Amino acid sequence: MNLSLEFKKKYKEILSADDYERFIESFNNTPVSAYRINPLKNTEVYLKTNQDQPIPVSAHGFYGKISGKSAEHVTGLLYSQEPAAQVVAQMANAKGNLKVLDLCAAPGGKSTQLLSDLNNEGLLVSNEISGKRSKVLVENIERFGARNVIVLNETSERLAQVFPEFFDLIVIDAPCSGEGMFRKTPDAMTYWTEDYPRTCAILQREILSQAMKMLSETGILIYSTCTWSLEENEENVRWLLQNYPTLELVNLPHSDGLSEGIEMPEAIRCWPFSYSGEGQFVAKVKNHGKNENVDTISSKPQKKNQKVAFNLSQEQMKLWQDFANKNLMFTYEKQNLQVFGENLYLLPTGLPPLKQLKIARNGLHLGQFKKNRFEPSFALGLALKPDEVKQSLEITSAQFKSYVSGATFSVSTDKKGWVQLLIKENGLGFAKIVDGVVKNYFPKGLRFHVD
Ligand SMILES: C[S@@+](CC[C@H](N)C(=O)[O-])C[C@H]1O[C@@H](n2cnc3c(N)ncnc32)[C@H](O)[C@@H]1O
Repeated sequence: MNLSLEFKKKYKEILSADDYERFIESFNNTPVSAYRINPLKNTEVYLKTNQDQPIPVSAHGFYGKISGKSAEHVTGLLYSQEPAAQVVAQMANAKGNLKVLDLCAAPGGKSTQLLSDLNNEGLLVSNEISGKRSKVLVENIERFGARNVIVLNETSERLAQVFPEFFDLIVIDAPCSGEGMFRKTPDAMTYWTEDYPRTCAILQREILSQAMKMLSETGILIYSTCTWSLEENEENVRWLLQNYPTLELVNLPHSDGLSEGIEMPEAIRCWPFSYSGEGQFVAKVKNHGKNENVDTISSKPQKKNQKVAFNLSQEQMKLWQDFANKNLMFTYEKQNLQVFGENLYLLPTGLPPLKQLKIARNGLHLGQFKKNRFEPSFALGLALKPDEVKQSLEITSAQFKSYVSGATFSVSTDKKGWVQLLIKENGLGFAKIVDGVVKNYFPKGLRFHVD
């Protein structure tokens, strides 16, 4: 791999002679592939035959490659993510009824991992500034099947207006110079210059300042990058601690090849010569009180305990209830239902009104009101477990291949109407059976051919 002289010089100064040599050599090795299994889905069938090695520092991680066309990927059972990236959300330890913000979230690696740990409790606000990338984020979150997440497409400044001191946990997986991705995505090298890390560090400090406005008085903030530069990592963390004296650096574990930060033993560095993965930096800070350096938010702060108003018409409520009674084993709390246009969503609890914000996914999409009927969404059929629906149908691999390409297929069953399709006991959306034919409801934009 052709690394620039400036890049090599930089790391020759930082690393010991031995480590430097191993560092440069590591660029000739193949990038390490890995994935995580989604504990919100049925994992039993997969784990029975899985031979892949677990990643010691990641609760749901395994080494190995998965195909984007596999049933496991399409049903959201597996998420492809290299091993160093899995360290970030693992260190967040997101358990219980927390309000969590993933500020730079697309394509969704950290958000989906946070959702695994939240286990459908609490709230995740998953935000991505780029409109295009936020669409991919929505797809990945939808596949994951969690119910306690909304996706926003916003700047951190605008978020800070709506969520002052709101979050118990904020993850900032910051845009960075991407040095840790050189091996996996060599294109990242083409826009690297000696000054690039410094430029990125300025943007990262702006993002951190906005995040600090949203961190609760006892909140935790995880700061990570996929680069090795000091400017973007330890120097930024030191700047944060100096400017916000109520923050305290938390000691992170350093087992299984995870290294300490440079003159910052509490932080984690993933070096490819020591940890089996790409590059990553992670630091964790805890807040202890009100920070005077958090600027006053210019617009009116949200009133506490403001609730989103219930907005379904009587007719819509009836259509949804009819569908739920006929097809589901339960129904959702009325106050969490929200209608936008013709679409019905299940909003997570505990959110302030989001009127000013660009919403990419307003909670779990339940379906659409059509003339005198309710049609369930693909997302709902992905999210539900088989024991939550009245009718399901396990399909074969051959039927899976034909269904994802948009085809219909015949089945010998006396089931009719809406059924949740299952492959290896995980949902592949709802489909309608009419006269023994499974009609195709796989979204047009997601269809593909499997050889
Ligand atoms: C390292 S990537 C995030 C990867 C993601 N956390 C994951 O695990 O899949 C950084 C993200 O920050 C976003 N970003 C770029 N500029 C930003 C800004 N000024 N404020 C917030 N996010 C920004 C990028 O669009 C990108 O999606």
